Amino acid sequence: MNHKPYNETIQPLIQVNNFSLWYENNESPVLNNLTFSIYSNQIALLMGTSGSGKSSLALCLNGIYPEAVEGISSGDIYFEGNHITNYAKGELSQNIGIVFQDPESQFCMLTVEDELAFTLENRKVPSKEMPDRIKKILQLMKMESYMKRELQELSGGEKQKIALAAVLLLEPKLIILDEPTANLDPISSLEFINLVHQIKQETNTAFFIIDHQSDDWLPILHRLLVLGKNGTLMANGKPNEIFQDTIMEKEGIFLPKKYQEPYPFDKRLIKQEQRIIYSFEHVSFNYKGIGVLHDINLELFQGEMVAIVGQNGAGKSTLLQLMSGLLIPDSGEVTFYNKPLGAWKENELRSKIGFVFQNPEHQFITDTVYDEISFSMRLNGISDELINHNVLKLLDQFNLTHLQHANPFSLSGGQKRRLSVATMLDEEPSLLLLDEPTFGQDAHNTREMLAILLQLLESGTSIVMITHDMDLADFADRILVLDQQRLCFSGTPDELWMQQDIISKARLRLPYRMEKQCRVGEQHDFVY
Ligand SMILES: Nc1ncnc2c1ncn2[C@@H]1O[C@H](COP(=O)(O)OP(=O)(O)OP(=O)(O)O)[C@@H](O)[C@H]1O
Ligand SMILES: Nc1ncnc2c1ncn2[C@@H]1O[C@H](COP(=O)(O)OP(=O)(O)OP(=O)(O)O)[C@@H](O)[C@H]1O
Repeated sequence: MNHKPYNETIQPLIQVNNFSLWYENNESPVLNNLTFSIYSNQIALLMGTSGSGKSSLALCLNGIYPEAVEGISSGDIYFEGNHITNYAKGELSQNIGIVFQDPESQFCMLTVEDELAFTLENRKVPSKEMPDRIKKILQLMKMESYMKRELQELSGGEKQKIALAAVLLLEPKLIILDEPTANLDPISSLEFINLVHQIKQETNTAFFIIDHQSDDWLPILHRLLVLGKNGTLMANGKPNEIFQDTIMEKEGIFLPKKYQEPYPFDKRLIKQEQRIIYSFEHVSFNYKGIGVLHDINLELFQGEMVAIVGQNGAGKSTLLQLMSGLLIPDSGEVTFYNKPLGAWKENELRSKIGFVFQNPEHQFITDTVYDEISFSMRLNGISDELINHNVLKLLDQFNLTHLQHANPFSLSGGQKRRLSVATMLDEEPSLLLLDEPTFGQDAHNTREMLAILLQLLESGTSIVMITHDMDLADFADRILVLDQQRLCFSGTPDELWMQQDIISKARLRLPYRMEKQCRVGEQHDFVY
């Protein structure tokens, strides 16, 4: 990438002046009179509670909103001194690249190679140069072997890596990344942050990042912007100064862990009497002849919380789908309450096992948040009065009351995730399977969700959750590690943190409490 040096003392790359955005039918603006600048060769991080308007702002900065939604705006956004409405659509999107919060929604082609070639075509790169460039970017993302793969068959993290590769290929002057590491395994996440740093060092590219977790960005960050709940810009300045202010904590935004421990809950005391509710015996599974899980043996106990961890593509979501009965193993036995999974009636199984998909949109079926939560209660013939009581309680617990009439698809990423969990708690399931439950949540909502999960555990529900958050995994009673198609570890968090070889092979990291111990006496905040 070789952009012309841009002199920030003369002009910022992006200038936002008194900008507000309203969604149709909403009296108050979602973005409220924002004024700030983005400079070339700088990395800026935007934080804010779930629903504060971060993704909306990202989509306004490159001119997609308000046109693409039913909304109106006031105020101005300038790119290199020209009003963004003066640019042709294609011209702006070549200068300002964006990776959406849900990368899946921005793919245009069927395969990885075609998607990346499409980006290069937009940049008018001669076709004979394309194979080399595609190969190089895939090497950089450690995805060389994925060239011919179909996008819809990739795992969540693999899709995110391809979307990130595409925006890097575009070589725009500003790259906007909406929660770019949310689906990446801990080491891929660090590697990507290093790559952003390297690109910034070698080119003049500006980065505008949205993330609920700031820890790993801190060493390379120039500026922090914070959106308040009312859509105003609460802070804009040096990260370390803003983090020392109390505004972040009051708003319920995650502080870096060195300012605040990640989860303020004590570890649970594991109950002694343990009844096995679920078992896998010699289970194997393949997609189109390619093995994903091989000879998996495991048991789940009543009331226990299990975390599944492992690198992107290790088979975690596949394992969860096998547990829920959505996928059928090629071989082996799956037993739930001593009965083969296949012998359960579908409706009985669905009322006993709650399953929260990795992508919450995959499970929405109604037009309002309220109907989404009440849907299966209605199927089960529960009285209207009881349904209303239960729905209002769940809306309140998941901080969604003000959105009960909203369309589930119009929610923010974090709100969608909370709704997807709430819909599974309409009746207390015996087993709750969660694919990355805290993904996209702010501090306040993460703690609330964890408190709800703890209550469920106390009442006997077993919980299995996939997570890339090692602090959350540390909180579980037991951790399962998947690697190379096999279950390579099952034990307590403390047992896992002693196994350096497994941690590095499965591309995991230590949780903060352990990293902190390792760092005693070190000068730097973080060691890559
Ligand atoms: N198309 C839309 N129509 C109506 N309301 C919307 C639309 N898109 C978003 N909203 C609402 O605007 C608010 C801001 O949403 P946005 O996605 O920008 O928040 P966010 O800060 O990115 O949240 P998160 O951290 O949860 O991803 C939310 O309350 C959301 O429900
Ligand atoms: N429908 C499918 N057809 C073919 N291959 C698939 C399909 N779904 C997943 N895979 C492949 O199976 C492997 C395991 O996918 P899975 O989604 O279970 O991984 P994961 O551990 O959950 O990954 P991530 O952490 O990225 O979400 C991946 O390499 C993926 O590309």
